Amino acid sequence: MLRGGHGLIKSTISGHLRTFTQLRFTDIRAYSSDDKPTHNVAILGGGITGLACAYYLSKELPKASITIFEASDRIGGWLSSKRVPVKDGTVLFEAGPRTLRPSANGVLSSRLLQELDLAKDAIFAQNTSPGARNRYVYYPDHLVRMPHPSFGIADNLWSLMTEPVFAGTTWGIAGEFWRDARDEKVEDESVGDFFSRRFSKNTVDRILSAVIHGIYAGDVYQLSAKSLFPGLWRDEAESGGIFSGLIRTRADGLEVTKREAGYLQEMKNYDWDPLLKATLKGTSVFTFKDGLGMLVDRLARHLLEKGNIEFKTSTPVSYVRSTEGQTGISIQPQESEQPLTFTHAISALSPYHLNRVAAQAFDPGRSDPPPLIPAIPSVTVMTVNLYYRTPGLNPPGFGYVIPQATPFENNPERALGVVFDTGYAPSPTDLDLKRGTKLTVMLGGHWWNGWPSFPDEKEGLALAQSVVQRHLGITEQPEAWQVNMQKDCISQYTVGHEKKLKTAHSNLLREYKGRLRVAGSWMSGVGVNDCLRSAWDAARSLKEGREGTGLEHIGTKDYVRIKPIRPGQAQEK
Ligand SMILES: C=Cc1c2[nH]c(c1C)Cc1[nH]c(c(CCC(=O)O)c1C)Cc1[nH]c(c(C)c1CCC(=O)O)Cc1[nH]c(c(C)c1C=C)C2
Repeated sequence: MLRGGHGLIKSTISGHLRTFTQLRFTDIRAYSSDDKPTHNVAILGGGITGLACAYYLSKELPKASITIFEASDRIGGWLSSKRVPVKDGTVLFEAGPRTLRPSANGVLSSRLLQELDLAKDAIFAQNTSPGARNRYVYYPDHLVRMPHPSFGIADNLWSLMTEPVFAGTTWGIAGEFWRDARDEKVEDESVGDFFSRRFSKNTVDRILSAVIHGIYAGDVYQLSAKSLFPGLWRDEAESGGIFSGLIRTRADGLEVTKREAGYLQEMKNYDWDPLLKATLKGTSVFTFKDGLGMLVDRLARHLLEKGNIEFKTSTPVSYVRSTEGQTGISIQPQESEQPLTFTHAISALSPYHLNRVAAQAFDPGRSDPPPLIPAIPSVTVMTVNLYYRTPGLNPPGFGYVIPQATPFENNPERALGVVFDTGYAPSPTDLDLKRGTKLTVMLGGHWWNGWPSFPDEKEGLALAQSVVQRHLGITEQPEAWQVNMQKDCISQYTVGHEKKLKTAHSNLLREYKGRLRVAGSWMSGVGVNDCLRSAWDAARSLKEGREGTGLEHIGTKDYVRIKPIRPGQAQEK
């Protein structure tokens, strides 16, 4: 079989738009009959999820032929690292996510350190570093350091008793054990309502809403408790409350789905490099010398070296259809005369974009076809990177988040939080940090919902400077800065999210009979690690030949208990 292509990959490394000429697919590849691809898979979207889908597919099905369609001229999606010039060199700015956690779904990104030979370029922030320990909340008009065991009982108690941010929290938490469980008819509830019932409204408005800002940039009274805190949601139903659930878990072991138990077992059996394993054990988060963009870069290189993967950048797709008899998938790239046929496809697109290409497929005549995926809202975040010549302008730590309860006059810019970029990359090799102070101000999120237009670059910079002046007393002009508008970057799992995913699953199965799977940040977690996990799941279910969609696990109730290990007891294999 002959195969050729024309994709040209561009990737931003070290701030320069570099073209990998060696990545041109002008070569034509010949397969012997033994090498014939077992599967011919299209991947829609060249962000981190799409690349990870290709990576895991190529591991699970080494003979598969894979084509990645990406509408824009660059790959990597929200991951975007750039070096910008300053007087004596460059500083690294991250527009989107900047660190990865090694635990839970993060075992997958940790494995990539080994598999892509990235460990030597990684910067590991230890659990004991100020970045891991010092986390602040801005309420009502100053930074409050959140309690941590390492600060000692006296320090933590004093803070709990004197800081208004904790008002009502101690009693709210103490009373949780005695509160009634919810009515069993309630199918879902907002995170805010759930924790207001279990703890106290003050705790939600002053602390939890800040944590939720730092992850979802969302409104705590809109997001779903069932989807964001599935374990606690179930603990209330089955054990009567959160603490009762904790007690039960300590006695009987943690309850997880069979699918999760399978994942955990597989991660446990991994053949780790001993040095990397030891390093990861004490690691809170890690990143790379040239930012998370290095992960994208290395993944793309690895895929291209494999040879049976084709990148089609600058190639938007018009539709994704089942072929006659539903034995394959037909994809029509825009500006191409003929549709291309594949055995399977994995969509790493947002629900909005997938609905657009799918709508043409199953009801081409209608102007308002029913959506394949029920509408899942998202929020826009503006990130503003600032670099100051003077070092140490922020207290040591990870940064701070601003809760919904902070009075308007103390946060008129509607900031969500500020990251102290020194906190997670305190490596002496990072020259940026020896010289100055690097911060990222996060603006918008749910505060901007319904706004007809968003601030432009100039306004964004002014807002960010105003935030750091009021909250941190920084009046210096930044030597370098970058404003990044991340439109619709974080999916919002609002109340009823699980139901939407179940509808999406049955629609996908009906329309595509297991030929089209989905992956991405809108289903089982919004982080980079969660995207890797959804890609890993999609590739494995495709290999196993199941008639899947990538959403079959949603709402499953096949739980197993993982026994707690007691001192002196050997762990079961
Ligand atoms: C673009 C802004 C983002 C905000 N949240 C996320 C992004 C990409 C996604 C996200 N952030 C965190 C998690 C939890 C998992 C984890 O790795 O810890 C997720 C899914 C935690 C987090 N929040 C901030 C940082 C630096 C991190 C660590 C992970 C990362 O590098 O993104 C800071 C922060 N993020 C947002 C705000 C408003 C904020 C405030 C200080 C929104």
